Amino acid sequence: MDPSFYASLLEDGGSSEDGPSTFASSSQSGPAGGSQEIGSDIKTLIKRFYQVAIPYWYSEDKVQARIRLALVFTLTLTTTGISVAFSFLSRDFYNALANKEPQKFKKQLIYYMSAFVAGIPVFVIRDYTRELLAVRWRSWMTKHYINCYLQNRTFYNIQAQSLIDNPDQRIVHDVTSFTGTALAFALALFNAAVDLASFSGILYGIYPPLFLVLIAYSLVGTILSLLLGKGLVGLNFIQERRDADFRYNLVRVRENAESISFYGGEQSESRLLLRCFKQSLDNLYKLMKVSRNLNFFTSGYRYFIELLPAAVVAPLYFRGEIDFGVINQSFSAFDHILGDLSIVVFQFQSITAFSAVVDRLGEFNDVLNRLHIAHDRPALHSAVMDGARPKIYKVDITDVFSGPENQSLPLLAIEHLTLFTPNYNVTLVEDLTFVLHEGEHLLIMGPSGSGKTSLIRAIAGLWESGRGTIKTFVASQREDDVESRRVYGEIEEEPIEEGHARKKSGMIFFLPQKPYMVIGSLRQQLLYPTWIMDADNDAMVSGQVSTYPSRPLPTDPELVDVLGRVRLSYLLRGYEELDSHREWASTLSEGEQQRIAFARLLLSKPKVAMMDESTSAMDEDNEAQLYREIDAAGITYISVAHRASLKCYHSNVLTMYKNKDSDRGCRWTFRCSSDTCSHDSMDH
Ligand SMILES: Nc1ncnc2c1ncn2[C@@H]1O[C@H](COP(=O)(O)OP(=O)(O)OP(=O)(O)O)[C@@H](O)[C@H]1O
Repeated sequence: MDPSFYASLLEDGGSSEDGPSTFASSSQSGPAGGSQEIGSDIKTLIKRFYQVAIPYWYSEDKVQARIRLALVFTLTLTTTGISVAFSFLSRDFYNALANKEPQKFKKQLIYYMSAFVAGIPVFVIRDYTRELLAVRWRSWMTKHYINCYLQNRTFYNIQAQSLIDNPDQRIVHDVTSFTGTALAFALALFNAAVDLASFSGILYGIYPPLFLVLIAYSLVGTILSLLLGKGLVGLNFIQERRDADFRYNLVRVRENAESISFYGGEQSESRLLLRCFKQSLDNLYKLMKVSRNLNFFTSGYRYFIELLPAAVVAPLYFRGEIDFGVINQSFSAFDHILGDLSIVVFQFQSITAFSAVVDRLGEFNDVLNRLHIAHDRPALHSAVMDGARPKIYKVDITDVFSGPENQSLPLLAIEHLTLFTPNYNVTLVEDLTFVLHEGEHLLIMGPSGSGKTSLIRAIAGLWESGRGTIKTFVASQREDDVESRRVYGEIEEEPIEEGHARKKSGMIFFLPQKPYMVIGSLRQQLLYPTWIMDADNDAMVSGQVSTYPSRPLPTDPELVDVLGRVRLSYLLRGYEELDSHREWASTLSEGEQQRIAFARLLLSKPKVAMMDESTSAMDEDNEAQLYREIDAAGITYISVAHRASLKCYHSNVLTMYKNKDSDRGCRWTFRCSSDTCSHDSMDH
């Protein structure tokens, strides 16, 4: 991702062209501080509605979707026809009553009741079919957004760069609300149009001026309600966000229950939650006020005109120009047309709530698209992607190491890497170059905040804010031919853009600073992320991070064995089986969770392991055991750590020094861990 991308997000927040948007951290405490604080203008809303709504109707489900939509529209048309038929049946029914014709009255009553029995199910089926379609649409959109959100580490970038607030609420609540309401509105509009066409003829036929007055009345009403309820769009938008923030803060308390209890932070959390709730309530009060004012108008608007048809049509009846039933029919036609023409007035609050949903989903959509475009743009790794490939590597490596040429296989090369924080505010590392060969274990040390984890992030492809090249090498065909691996130049080397390296080769396995436990059984903990649970059944299958070469699914004895090697066999004793479920994240100690991470590493057997303070919570004895195990497994590892005692497990040390006087990148040195190979050092 380049600086211009970030700047473009800062400029418009992925939102409207003219609406103010704040990407600076907001007062809200949602999962991301960014995103706009008010709703967008009408042009942006329409554009966003189109962008969010259209893809489904061109998706792989388009045939079903369109057939079902056509069915819903047909049923809607049928229900309008039934309403018109009812209006005529009702006219004849009341005429028979007024004319005291018992025979005719009985006949009309039977017709009327039969029409009810035949007609009502059509209304029910129409609603059911519409809801089914909404669920289908929702399910497609949910899958689509989840895929986009989890693709190319979009979820990570959104969080790390505070691009938008509460993406989870957008995927769950906003998608549900969008699909249901969009369909309901589309049908309401269609219904109103057909209804208007059907009943206009009737009312116009009874008394044309009444029809014209009604049109003028609805037009003025619509304009006034737009003016009175103008603020509702923005207020609904803010309400959505504040409610989501409040929910998110409650989830944070649940997730950090133990830490909060240790700190005794209940009071602080309670104040924070109540503050969040108050912000939501404050906005709700404003929203209620505007709604109340609008309601005064809407109610007056509806009832003021109620008696008009009677006042206008009654004299015609008294003069004998129309039958009694026609009065009733004119009431019904008037009511229908009023509803059709006043759809904006009567539905104004729902429309504004829907606008907020469209706006938030559209904003999410924009950010997802921009992140995907940015991902496809080569940045940090462009030299690898564009340059002539294998030939240059030997030269580079000899340049870096002026000492005796290392004959072992290179696994990772970093060339002239300058790394920034994602917002490009701070330079973390400047012009870093080193090569890691097979069997050379590297320890990265340095003061807190100097950029050690950030370097790992860059190698993992999480951060792309920088210059330089990161190369990973895969000896793809001669994995087992030890002799040929020694002969440099005969190896088939394949530099890969790192972002894809893990997916393609699985040669690098990352152990993050914070242990992560998945929800599931002990087996799932151990197999993650190389093997994952199949979505359709309970079988374990290869995950996205497949190892190179791909490894068969470990057997139960292998899982038991690996637990022994990381000294966690006692977990099985207490829980009998590998398939026992437990709240692993809150019941295992941090050191135990770190050992589970090593068990995953040993099962995956990658070529390289990158471990970020991954033994920080362990005693030295366990730490030594784990380093022995991964060394014996033939894994080349890079560790980030503070403890000097770890030097003995590594052949090289990269030390970062934070520049005191400026925000310029770290100074760094690269040495053999025994500190004897001074020729390998580079000072900046
Ligand atoms: N998403 C981010 N946006 C902006 N700055 C960030 C971000 N993540 C980290 N930083 C900053 O980058 C600097 C380097 O962070 P990093 O985590 O790499 O440090 P570290 O050397 O691993 O520290 P420690 O030893 O404490 O783990 C820190 O000053 C940190 O505040």
